[in-house]
Amino acid sequence: MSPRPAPPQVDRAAASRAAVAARRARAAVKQSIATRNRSAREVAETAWAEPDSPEAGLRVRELLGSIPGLGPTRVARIMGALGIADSKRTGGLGVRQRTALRDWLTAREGGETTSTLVVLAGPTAVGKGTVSAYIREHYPEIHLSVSATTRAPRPGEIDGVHYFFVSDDEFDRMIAEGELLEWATVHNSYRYGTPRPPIDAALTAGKRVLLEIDLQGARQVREAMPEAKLVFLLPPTWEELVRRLIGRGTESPEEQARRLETAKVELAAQDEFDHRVVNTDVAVAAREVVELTS
Ligand SMILES: Nc1ncnc2c1ncn2[C@@H]1O[C@H](COP(=O)(O)OP(=O)(O)OP(=O)(O)O)[C@@H](O)[C@H]1O
Ligand SMILES: Nc1nc2c(ncn2[C@@H]2O[C@H](COP(=O)(O)O)[C@@H](O)[C@H]2O)c(=O)[nH]1
Repeated sequence: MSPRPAPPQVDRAAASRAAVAARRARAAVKQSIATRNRSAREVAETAWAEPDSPEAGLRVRELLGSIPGLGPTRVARIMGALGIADSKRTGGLGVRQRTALRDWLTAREGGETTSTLVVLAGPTAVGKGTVSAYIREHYPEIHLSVSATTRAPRPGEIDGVHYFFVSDDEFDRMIAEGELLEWATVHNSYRYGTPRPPIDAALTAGKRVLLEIDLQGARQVREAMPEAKLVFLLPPTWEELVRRLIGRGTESPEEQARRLETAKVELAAQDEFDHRVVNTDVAVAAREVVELTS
């Protein structure tokens, strides 16, 4: 039997010095992005051209996190939308991920990512649904979020257009798997929530996004995405709100009374919002909301 070859000698001290040097080099790259000496796209291009460079060893989350104005939450959201796992290094991205990241960085450099998230909330029967429907029809450039709900469809409502109508089990699954940006039980009856992936994808693509949700949901979005603009829709008068609720005729007198009590509490929260729009005329209110998405 021939003797086994001797295992290669590991020079631990040299390996440790190399690791420290590589870490310092990566920190210098991050610093150069933070101080705007180099753009993140230039750094990424170097990473792809030179696989042994410090740029290639930089994690994508570090690359994006070095861009002024991008915090960890937004970085995680962008990476999710680009389909890049949290641990990925820039040099280790596949062709499709490189293309997605390059396009995103290029768009950002060109100032194309002026995406905005606007949340429209307000008391029952103020006209949130009516104003949103008007925006869906007249402003196709606005990405209107389609919520998931456990309530049954009303006549004329289409699954995937007005809501995703889901079972209680499916809604539980969406919560458990972190698929909802926010969710709430509305009017003490059914659950409603905003699916997160379409919002991330639309914002990453630089679109203007509108959510029409209740006050509890608006507060959760403010926590999760402080950059969102919160818009409160107001009735011209309290009497008109009552008229709209009763005129709609979709709730029993007991339910109407309960909603009006909640409406008083919701109206008292209007100062938490960044903007207020009075819904006297649907087309005018819709235009004002759309202008706030720019
Ligand atoms: N500007 C307006 N002028 C007159 N009526 C309006 C106006 N906007 C909405 N309405 C009417 O008010 C009623 C309530 O509107 P809508 O259902 O859109 O309210 P909502 O805020 O979505 O209510 P909820 O939160 O209870 O679902 C409807 O009958 C609608 O046609
Ligand atoms: N928190 C959330 N609230 C939502 C969402 N989608 C809709 N809503 C609100 O529910 C009520 C009732 O709506 P209806 O269509 O059943 O009349 C209304 O106030 C909506 O604003 C959501 O995703 N999250």
